[in-house]
Amino acid sequence: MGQPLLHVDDLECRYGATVVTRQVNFSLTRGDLCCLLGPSGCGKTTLLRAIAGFEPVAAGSIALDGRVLSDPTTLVAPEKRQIGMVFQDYALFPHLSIVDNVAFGLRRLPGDQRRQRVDELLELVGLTHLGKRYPHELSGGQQQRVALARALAPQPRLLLLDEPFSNLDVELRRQLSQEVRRILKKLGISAIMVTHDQQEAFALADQVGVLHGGHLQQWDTPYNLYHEPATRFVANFIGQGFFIPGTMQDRETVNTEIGDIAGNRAYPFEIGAPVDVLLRPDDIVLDQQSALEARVEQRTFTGASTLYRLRLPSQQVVEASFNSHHEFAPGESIPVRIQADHLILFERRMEE
Ligand SMILES: Nc1ncnc2c1ncn2[C@@H]1O[C@H](COP(=O)(O)OP(=O)(O)OP(=O)(O)O)[C@@H](O)[C@H]1O
Repeated sequence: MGQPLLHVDDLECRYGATVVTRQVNFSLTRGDLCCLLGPSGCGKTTLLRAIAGFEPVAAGSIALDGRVLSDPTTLVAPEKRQIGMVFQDYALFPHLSIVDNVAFGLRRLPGDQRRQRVDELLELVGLTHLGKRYPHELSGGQQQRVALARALAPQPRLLLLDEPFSNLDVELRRQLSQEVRRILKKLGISAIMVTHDQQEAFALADQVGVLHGGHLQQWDTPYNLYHEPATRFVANFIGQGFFIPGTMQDRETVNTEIGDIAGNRAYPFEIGAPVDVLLRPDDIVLDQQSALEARVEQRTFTGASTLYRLRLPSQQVVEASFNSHHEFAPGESIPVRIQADHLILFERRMEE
């Protein structure tokens, strides 16, 4: 544990003359689970397919356990990489029972060892009682568990999951992401999952890589992606938030239309420089002592909390999340204060 397993170095993938991913760099630590997250068309699947060996690389390299599997002159065949895959559509063999589906990659093992391994895997994914059924007799969630057991059977060095839960409903998706995390952690298997669903990524992954337009914008923990977004794109894509304009008063304080906000570090901007200040819904708190009044424009009850869209006196719109025991009606004015433990500032400029 703790050693790098996979190195992706300055990777570029192309379809014909079109560059789809460029200068992608990351390392996966042995035993870690990571997600590639990004909007449709950003190159996630291409990157995953390149790691699996289904796509050649135009520049850079992919190495597993120190051995180069792909570079512009090398392409180790997918079946020689010891990499397992789980696909969005489960891709089970319809004419084989669940037991035979899981046993498919174990043909070289003697019969009794094969049976024992299949039993272990079915127990691991909680499907021991369904081994004799056929794929069409299972629910989507159960089929995806079979696909996971089948991919794990040959003991891959790395598991790749391509939008594995996207055919399932939201509740099952979250539940299965956590279950898959538990199973992979128990086995110490490293995995990379591709998804465009942030909640799914956060439920499964130790590290998340956010891709945009073929560029890896940030490779970080879910906590840091939310609290310390490295780019404006990541700030917008992860969680909710609004930007308000500000001016640097000193290296740590920004002056805005709603007052001076103290940051939690020295920022790399000149005094007087125009910046945009990221305000998350949890950066705005209720404070009866505050002179800052915000008008409620809209509210969305989400259960434990309620999300309010607020208009500040400067006419800036922000969103705030308050415990749902408080209830404010649209049109009401409420006293608020900015309490940003991680104040994120970006140089003011046009959207990326
Ligand atoms: N076989 C192909 N030939 C040409 N262009 C392709 C091919 N496959 C994908 N592309 C293009 O490459 C870009 C990245 O596609 P990719 O499937 O990697 O994105 P993605 O992030 O996985 O998207 P999604 O979430 O929609 O699956 C897209 O612009 C897509 O149109």
